[in-house]
Amino acid sequence: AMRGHKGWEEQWSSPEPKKEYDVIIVGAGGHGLATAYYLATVHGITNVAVLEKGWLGGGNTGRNTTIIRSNYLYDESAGIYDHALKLWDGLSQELNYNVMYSARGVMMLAHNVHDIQVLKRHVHANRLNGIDNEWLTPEQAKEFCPPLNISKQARYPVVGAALQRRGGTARHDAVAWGYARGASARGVHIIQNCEVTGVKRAANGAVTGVETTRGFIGAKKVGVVAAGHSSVIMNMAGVRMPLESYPLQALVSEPVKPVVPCVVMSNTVHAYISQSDKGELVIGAGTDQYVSYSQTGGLHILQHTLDAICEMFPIFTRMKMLRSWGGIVDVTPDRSPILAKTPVPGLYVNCGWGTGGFKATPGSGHVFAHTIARDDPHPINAPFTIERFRTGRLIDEAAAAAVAH
Ligand SMILES: Cc1cc2nc3c(=O)[nH]c(=O)nc-3n(C[C@H](O)[C@H](O)[C@H](O)COP(=O)(O)OP(=O)(O)OC[C@H]3O[C@@H](n4cnc5c(N)ncnc54)[C@H](O)[C@@H]3O)c2cc1C
Ligand SMILES: CSCC(=O)[O-]
Repeated sequence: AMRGHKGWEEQWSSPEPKKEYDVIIVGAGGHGLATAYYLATVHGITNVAVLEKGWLGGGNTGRNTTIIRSNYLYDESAGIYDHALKLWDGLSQELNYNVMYSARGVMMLAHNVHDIQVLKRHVHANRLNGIDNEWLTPEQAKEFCPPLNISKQARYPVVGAALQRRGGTARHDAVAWGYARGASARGVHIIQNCEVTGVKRAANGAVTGVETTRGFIGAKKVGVVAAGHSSVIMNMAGVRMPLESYPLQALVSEPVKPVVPCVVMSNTVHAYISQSDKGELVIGAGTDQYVSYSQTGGLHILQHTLDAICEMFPIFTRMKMLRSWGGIVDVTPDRSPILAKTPVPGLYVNCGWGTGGFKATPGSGHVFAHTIARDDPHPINAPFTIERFRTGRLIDEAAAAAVAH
């Protein structure tokens, strides 16, 4: 490392675990690291350990297609996703780390009358919640994104679009690194290569700590933020979660000159696309249709997705794909997250973000830290309980997911 410049290994500490902490966060993804950061900066709780079985940011946080938006349908969703979107705006300054947030616009395409009705409902609901979203004709959509094919001869012609201009992208790795550095600088221990293998409870049922591959670590408060493995860990505490874990794939092309100015998403043809600052086309798909903890997926999904991309953008039919990968997304029955206390005293859970939790990272960490610190949910995450799946008070955002899952 250059003299005085901190090398990667010095950007955050890698201490041996202590015997006990005030709070343990399971999972060093964006949500877990953001939670630890806000525990330290907002609530002054720094005797915290973030336990990560692999390397920080190596889960879905490092595998997603970085789309950021808040154009969901219900008031509760508007609350959490727009809270996050407002935090994205100043996050680079907050962390003193360039997270490369780019409000380049997220455009969702309509291909039939059903899509028009669903997307226009979102536009009206968003505006009632003070969230920007506007309806475009096919011609206006093409003006905003010139390579878009609006031919009426297309198999699924574009008949309109909903545009959220504040939506966009960010550099996912930088978000994890920025939060990790900020938390570590305030005394938080980030302990990688430390898999949680059990959750210990006292005779009165309260959590007392976790068993790990590096021994028992005590804590009276444990927050589980493990995405696709959240149900596995909650099972260790005797809590059965309404989650299913699916592979979700993405792929990138060879880098080319700037050509896609925004994010374009199509729920009907199951594809979405943006272009990274390096010039790669970043392409996403719907989930594979079987539950799995593998971080890969079926080739047929990618084939179908590329068919759709080539229909929407014929100029890309000869692009070469560089690589594809997958993550494990934890999906709830109503496609909304669970950010809540649990029936186990001292145990909290933040999961169920499915295919769309990267965009919520700052907002999720902020309110989950509040929930752990105060042992009471923040008003923004209060509706996102586990109990809603028993009471039926669902927050059904399946249509807003913009991918088939
Ligand atoms: C291909 C793909 C594309 C996506 N695209 C988008 C998008 O464009 N926009 C968007 O908003 N969302 C997107 N998502 C979803 C988004 O990535 C996730 O919802 C979000 O990143 C979840 O963040 P997290 O911090 O909860 O999870 P993660 O980053 O997965 O962190 C969880 C961590 O827990 C660790 N862990 C698991 N079990 C244990 C254990 N027993 N002990 C210790 N640690 C453990 C894991 O190793 C992991 O590092 C996408 C996801 C995928 C897979
Ligand atoms: C993986 S789809 C990303 C989103 O929901 O904005």
